[in-house]
Amino acid sequence: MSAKTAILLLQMGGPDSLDAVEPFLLNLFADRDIIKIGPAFLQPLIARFIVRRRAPRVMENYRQIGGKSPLRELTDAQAKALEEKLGPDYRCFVAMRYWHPSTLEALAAIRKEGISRVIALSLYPHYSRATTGSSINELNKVLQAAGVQFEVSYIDSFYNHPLYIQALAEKIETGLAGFADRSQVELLFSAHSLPQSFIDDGDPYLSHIEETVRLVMERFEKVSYHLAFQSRAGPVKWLEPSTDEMVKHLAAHGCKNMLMVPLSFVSDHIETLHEIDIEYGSEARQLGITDFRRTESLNSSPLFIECLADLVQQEGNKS
Ligand SMILES: C=CC1=C(C)c2cc3[nH]c(cc4nc(cc5[nH]c(cc1n2)c(C)c5CCC(=O)O)C(CCC(=O)O)=C4C)c(C)c3C=C
Ligand SMILES: [Fe+2]
Ligand SMILES: [Fe+2]
Repeated sequence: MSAKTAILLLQMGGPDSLDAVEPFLLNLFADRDIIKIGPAFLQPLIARFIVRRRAPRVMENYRQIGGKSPLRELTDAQAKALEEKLGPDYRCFVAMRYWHPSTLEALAAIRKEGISRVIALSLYPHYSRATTGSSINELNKVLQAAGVQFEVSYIDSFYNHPLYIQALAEKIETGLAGFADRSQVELLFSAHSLPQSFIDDGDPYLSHIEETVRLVMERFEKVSYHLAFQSRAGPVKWLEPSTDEMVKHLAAHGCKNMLMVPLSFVSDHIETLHEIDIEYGSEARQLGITDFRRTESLNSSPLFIECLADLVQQEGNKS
């Protein structure tokens, strides 16, 4: 057995080709942690029906951003940077919830290296049952089924970690510096939406998001800011206001300069590269927002990698 510790980075995953879009969506819509559709035994069937209708539009979106999700490469780069930062006592692995490498594939790779201690580190800063909760459930299911003895601990959120806040603030500062007059900029935080029913059932996601925004904005003076929610994916009540409505509202009130700040995901993916850059960008310009920009995603920002390393070291010091 190796004395090293494995860091298992939990992420959603995304299709790595246009052919992968349908099976990726099927995995997602079959997961009752993220969406419950009908009784459990019918969900795979209903998921198939939903995906058949949704896939052509989603495939076109992926085609427009280069034919695949960049999440695999970006997460691998984060894993590599984190491993370098942590040094020889640690090895980093990636487990994607709805695509490859799957949780099973990641655990097999850890076992092959003879490592028995695992720290599962969610790459979603804000805890939700739909995201981190689902990845941890999947990890526990696979661990049980495999019958292998790993010593596992979990880092399930970091929405208020000072280095995460600093990394976001750094991207905002860079974004603001691109405008001619920063006092004329509306900052719009755009978090991934979630059905309101999750919050009503006690999910801390919304309060985590609000705390991140509060802590980031403590670092800025005289900047006007707003919070809205993007990427709803079904006919129930989702968190409000939607990013779309907020862009319209701010444009109607004369906003000409907007800096959109994606929250909830730390890497570029379909919702930054397509939904924000292409969809909201063109809508904003049509509505008279002449200078529309987005902050860079954290990806492998040195401050963000430092944040992940600190989370791991704090967890390591507990045992
Ligand atoms: C079905 C309901 C969905 C909920 C609830 C949801 C919550 C949620 N998602 C993210 C982050 C990501 N979502 C991504 C893709 C994606 N999400 C949904 C649906 C729900 N998400 C779908 C159907 C898809 C696929 C794309 C599409 O069909 O529109 C991704 C990965 C994208 C990629 O680059 O491939 C991420 C990341 C969060 C943070 C969240 C709630 C907190
Ligand atoms: Fe989404
Ligand atoms: Fe999503």
